[in-house]
Amino acid sequence: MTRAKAFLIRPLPATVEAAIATHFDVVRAEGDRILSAAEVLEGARGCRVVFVSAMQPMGREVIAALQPELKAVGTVSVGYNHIDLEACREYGVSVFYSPGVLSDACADLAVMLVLNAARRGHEAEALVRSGKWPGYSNVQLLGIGLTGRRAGILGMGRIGQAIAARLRGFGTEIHYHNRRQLSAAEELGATYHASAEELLRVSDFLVLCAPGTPELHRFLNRERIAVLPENAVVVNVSRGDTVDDDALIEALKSGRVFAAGLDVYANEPALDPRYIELENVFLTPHIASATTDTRHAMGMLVLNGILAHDAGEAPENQLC
Ligand SMILES: O=CC(=O)O
Repeated sequence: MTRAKAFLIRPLPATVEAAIATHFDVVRAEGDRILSAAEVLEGARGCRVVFVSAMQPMGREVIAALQPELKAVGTVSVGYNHIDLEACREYGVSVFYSPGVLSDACADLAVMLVLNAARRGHEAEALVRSGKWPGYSNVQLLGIGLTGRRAGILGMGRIGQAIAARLRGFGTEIHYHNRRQLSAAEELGATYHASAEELLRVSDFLVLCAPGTPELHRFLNRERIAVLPENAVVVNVSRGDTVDDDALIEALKSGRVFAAGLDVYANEPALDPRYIELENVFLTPHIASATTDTRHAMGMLVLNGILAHDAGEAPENQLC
């Protein structure tokens, strides 16, 4: 019996690729990068399943052109803003994603960004490596402590809650804004703010971790930055376009914002080159979920969702 074909746009952990290969004939894209629509069409022609990752556009034309064979898209990511769900629904293509299993890894990274930005970890390391460290000083590389300060979490989903749980351990007060107030957040001792502006006013550490949606496009603009407390730290593990880069860069240059920690960028892998020149920004290359265990769990969750659906079940990680 001929087996269905699955197209892998990006390499996945070997354990996951091996598991996929027990169920499908695997077709792999060369390299490890975002593909153009034409490249997806070429690689995925005749495939029943396409595995994608965050940031890989799967638009209407691609979904339509892969008919009638394409039946499922599996995105090894918690974000799914890169997939046209409406088109998938229309063409009867099921979509699976990987929420939950990455929350702890993403929260760890968010805390790393807060700590590095607030305590100037990257500047400190660069100084030691430069060979120019003059020795201990009472006034060198002074940062901002976490204890007693307020974290403002925008988006209190699973990742936001995991960040809150960690920051509480530092003695940081937790505030959040979310579409709705959550009892799970109250249990974490977090204070709800009905409007994002109210949250900004108390955010010594603003942590953006809401899903990337059109409503949040350029959310952190000049007007909103003006509302932040003096010496605020901004952290973004959401999507790059949640931030108005011109506004944030201006605020980082002037010192209106003390520092930023960024894992995501508007035009990845390109980023605004002005960030690279700023010392008060800690930059990571979209690695929030990048641990061996997490990436294995993400890939397996997506594969198992597809298999469960094929077996007539309704897996929780099915988007449509
Ligand atoms: O950005 C990464 C993801 O959505 O999992």
